[in-house]
Amino acid sequence: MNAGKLALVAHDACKEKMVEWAGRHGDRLKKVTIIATGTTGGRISENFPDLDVVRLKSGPLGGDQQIGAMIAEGNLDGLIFFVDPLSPMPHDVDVKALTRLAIVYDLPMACSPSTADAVLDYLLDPPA
Ligand SMILES: O=C(CO)COP(=O)(O)O
Repeated sequence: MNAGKLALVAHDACKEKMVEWAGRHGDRLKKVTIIATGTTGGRISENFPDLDVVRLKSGPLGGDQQIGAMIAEGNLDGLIFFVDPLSPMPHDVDVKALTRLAIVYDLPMACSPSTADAVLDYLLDPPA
């Protein structure tokens, strides 16, 4: 059974946290289709070679916007986005646009490991 498409995105300061989070869920992540921005997806693939990861462009090169387009087209089921709140980003507008679209479309979104647990639970066992 495939429980839908889940996007994984992490800023550089948060990539280790994303790898740790994915490592805690291992087999459960095999039940979703993982979509990721370029560098985040690379880190997931190198650490967990048995997970299938669809890698988009890197965030600053349009990856955030690609994920935003998937949301707008109803083509994504959840977003886990570990945002670095302490560093200025050249693509800050893209980050804001992505989180804004997740809110507009009421897409389950998590920005921390504990809420990411909740989003994955929701995808694997949606409420009736
Ligand atoms: O910049 C990002 C999200 O805004 C993430 O992109 P990368 O996964 O390519 O580092």
